[in-house]
Amino acid sequence: MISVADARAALLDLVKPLDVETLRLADTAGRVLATSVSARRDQPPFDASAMDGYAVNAAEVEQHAMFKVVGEAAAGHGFQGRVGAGQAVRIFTGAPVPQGASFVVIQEDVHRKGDLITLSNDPGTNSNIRARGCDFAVGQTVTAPRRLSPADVALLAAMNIAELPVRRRPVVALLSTGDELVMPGQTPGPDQIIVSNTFGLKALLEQHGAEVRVLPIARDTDSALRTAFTLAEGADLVVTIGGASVGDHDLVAGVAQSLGLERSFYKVAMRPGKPLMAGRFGPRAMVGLPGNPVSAMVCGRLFVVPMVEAMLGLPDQPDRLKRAPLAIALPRNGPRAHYMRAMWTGDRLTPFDNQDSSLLSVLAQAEALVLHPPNAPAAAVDDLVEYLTL
Ligand SMILES: Nc1nc2c(c(=O)[nH]1)N[C@H]1C(S)=C(S)[C@@H](COP(=O)(O)OP(=O)(O)OC[C@H]3O[C@@H](n4cnc5c(N)ncnc54)[C@H](O)[C@@H]3O)O[C@H]1N2
Ligand code: MOO
Repeated sequence: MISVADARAALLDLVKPLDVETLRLADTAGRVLATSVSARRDQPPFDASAMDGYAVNAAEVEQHAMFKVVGEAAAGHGFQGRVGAGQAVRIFTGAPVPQGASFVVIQEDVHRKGDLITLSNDPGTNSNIRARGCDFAVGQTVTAPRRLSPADVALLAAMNIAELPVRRRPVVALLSTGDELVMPGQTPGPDQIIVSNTFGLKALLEQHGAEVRVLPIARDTDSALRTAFTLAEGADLVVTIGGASVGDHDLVAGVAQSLGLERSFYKVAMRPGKPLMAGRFGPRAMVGLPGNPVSAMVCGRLFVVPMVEAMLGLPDQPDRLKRAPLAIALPRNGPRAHYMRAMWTGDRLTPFDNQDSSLLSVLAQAEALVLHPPNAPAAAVDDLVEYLTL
C-alpha cells in the first residue's frame, strides 16, 4: 500500500497537458485558456460619461451657475464640437465626453428651461467621468492557464478577442463492471442493483472540464471486459469502476494487464478507496476505482479530478486542506488515512456515525471530508482537524 500523496504523484505522472484548439469566444466558458492573450484596445476607448446629464467645464461648476446647451452626446454618437465657456452639452451614459468638458452634472441637479440650464443643487465633486482605459488598457493580459469564468468571457469580449486558444477537453471513458448492475430505468433482477457510480463520476468529471463517455456495463467475464476495453479506444483516460478487489469475480486488473496495462500501483493507504489501481494503458492512462459507491466518488474527487486538471494544463494544487474544530470526539485511527464524510454543526464539523463506503445517502448529505490521518491518536471535541469541502 502506498500513501495518498504518493498515489496522487504517480497518477499525475500518467498524464500531461493535451493539445490546444481554437474556439469562438462564445464557446469558451469553463474551458482552460492555453496561452495568455492581450487586450487589443483601451476600455473605455475614450473618456466616457458615467451618468445622464450635462457635460461642462469643471472649473465653472458651482451651485446656481448657468450654461447654454449647445448640442448632444449619446452613446455611439459623440458631440463633434468643443464645449466653450458658459456652454454645456446634453450627455448620456456611455457617451464620449466632448472636448472642453471635464465634468458631468447629473440631470437631477439641473433645472432646464429651453436651451438654458441652471445647477439647482450642489453637484458635488465627483466628475461622473470614466477615464479612457480605466477598466483595461491595450496590452493588458489575461494570463494562462486559467479556467474561464463567465466574467472572464465578458472581459475577453470587451478586449475584442473573438477566438481563443484553449486546451482540448480530456476524454474520459467510464467503464462499470459487474453482473449485479443495471441502468437506471431498467427492471433489476432479484439479485441486482442500479448502477450509480457511473452517473456520479460523470457529473463530477464534467464539472471539472472532462468530456465523459459512458461505456456499456461490462459483465464479470474476461471476454466482456476485453470488449469493453476496446470501446475505450480514443479516450485519454479509462476509468473502471468495481472489480478492483481480491474476490474471484474481480477481474479488472488481470484483463487490463493481459491487454498491456503497465501498472504503477495497486492499493492506497486510505479509507474509503483502498483497492485503487492505476497505470499506463497503451497511449492512455487507466485508473481502476473500487466499486463501493462512496469509495469511487471519494477517489474520483481526490485523484481523477487532479488528473483531468493536469490534462487541461492547470497547475497542480495539492488539495489545500482547511482546518476546523470537531463537534464530536474521534477514536484513534488505524494505518489508513480516513476521509470521513462530515457536516457542519455551526462552525464545527461532525463526521457521520456510519462511515460505510456503500452509503450514498450519507455522501449526498456530506458537506466536507474530514481527514483523520494514518495512525492519528484519538481526537477530542474542539480539536482542530483538516478537511476538504465537498
Ligand atoms: N477480502 C476482501 N474483500 C474486500 C476488500 C479486501 O481488502 N479484502 N476490500 C473491500 C473494499 S475496501 C472495497 S472498496 C471493495 C472494492 O471492491 P471492488 O472494487 O472489487 O468492487 P465490487 O466488488 O465490484 O463492488 C463493491 C460494491 O460496490 C457495488 N458497485 C460496484 N460497481 C458499482 C457501480 N458502478 N454502481 C453502483 N454500485 C456499484 C457492488 O455491487 C458492490 O456492492 O471490496 C471490499 N472487499
Ligand atoms: O477501501 Mo473500501 O473503499 O473502504 O470500501
